[in-house]
Amino acid sequence: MAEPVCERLALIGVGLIGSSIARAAREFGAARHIALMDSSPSVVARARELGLADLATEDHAEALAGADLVIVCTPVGVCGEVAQKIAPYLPKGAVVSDVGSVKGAVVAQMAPHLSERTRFIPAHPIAGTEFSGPDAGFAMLFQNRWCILTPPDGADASAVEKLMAFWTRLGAKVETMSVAHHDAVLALTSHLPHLIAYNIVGTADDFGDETRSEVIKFSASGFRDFTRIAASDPIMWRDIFLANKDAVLEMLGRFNEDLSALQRMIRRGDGQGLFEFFSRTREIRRSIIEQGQDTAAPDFGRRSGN
Ligand SMILES: NC(=O)c1ccc[n+]([C@@H]2O[C@H](COP(=O)([O-])OP(=O)(O)OC[C@H]3O[C@@H](n4cnc5c(N)ncnc54)[C@H](O)[C@@H]3O)[C@@H](O)[C@H]2O)c1
Ligand SMILES: O=C(O)C(=O)C[C@]1(C(=O)O)C=C[C@@H](O)C=C1
Repeated sequence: MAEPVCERLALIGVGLIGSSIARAAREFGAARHIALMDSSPSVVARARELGLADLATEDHAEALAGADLVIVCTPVGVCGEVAQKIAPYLPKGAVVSDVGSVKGAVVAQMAPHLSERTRFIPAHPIAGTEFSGPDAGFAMLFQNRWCILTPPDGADASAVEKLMAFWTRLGAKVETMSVAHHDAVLALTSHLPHLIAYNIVGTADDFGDETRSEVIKFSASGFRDFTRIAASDPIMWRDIFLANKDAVLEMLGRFNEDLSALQRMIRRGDGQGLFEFFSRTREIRRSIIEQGQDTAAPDFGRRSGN
């Protein structure tokens, strides 16, 4: 196997993403030593039981000792607090990164705590599931999925290269972009779809017991896909919507306009308009599949490497 990309990897937060990184780093030999830190004693105990890493601890200093790559994998809302806590223990020259689904707010929260001694390169793997916690992770999660890096202006090139090499080793395709562009794109491709799913499932739930039982009974349809997304972690998604408020509200405004246009076509019996609209959206689905981006199969690689 090729040489590890880093000597000592430290992961802060051992949920779906942190534990998947640990599993993948081990599976693909990306780190010589892996240390995990989580603030929850039960998560640390579970990480030990699962044998996810060389070390699992609640102690920042212990996890960060000698680390040359540190990745914060906690919910977005606590990233600033975590940066403040880890700062005193970060070895000089360490590359610090994160996996947060929002970049602007995370950078604003974390950067002030991270001194010149460390090199902060934010990142976001576009891969996940509706499950959380250390049991939910799997080594193949990042295979053929994008990981977006948002290096600040003047970022140390060797730090960016190291992080790129790390994610590439885990199976991801890496691209860089600005923080603002990331947050606008993800507001549309990830955050808005989650909001729509939460809303439609909530609407069905508001109808009461009879409809709820019919929903369960007949949900082998499009609605079922919404319920999967609407089962995503409430803390994670609360934090995402609060952190990417402006971009989400902008996309929601456009979405509402388009929805009103569809509503008008239905009311007016504009079959041609509806047909043209749906034909255009069908093309988007086709091009996603042509680019090999469709990973809809629910158990895609999940077991392998666990
Ligand atoms: N789940 C996804 O689909 C997905 C995909 C890409 C990126 N992300 C991002 O990854 C991050 C983690 O998401 P996840 O799905 O792994 O969440 P998760 O809920 O599975 O895990 C989060 C872990 O962080 C720990 N934690 C919370 N506060 C902490 C603190 N102050 N110090 C140390 N540990 C702390 C929790 O105990 C938990 O074990 C989030 O920022 C999310 O936006 C998630
Ligand atoms: O597949 C899913 O369940 C996801 O929600 C993954 C998903 C996404 O929206 O694509 C969710 C949030 C992340 O920041 C990245 C990936």
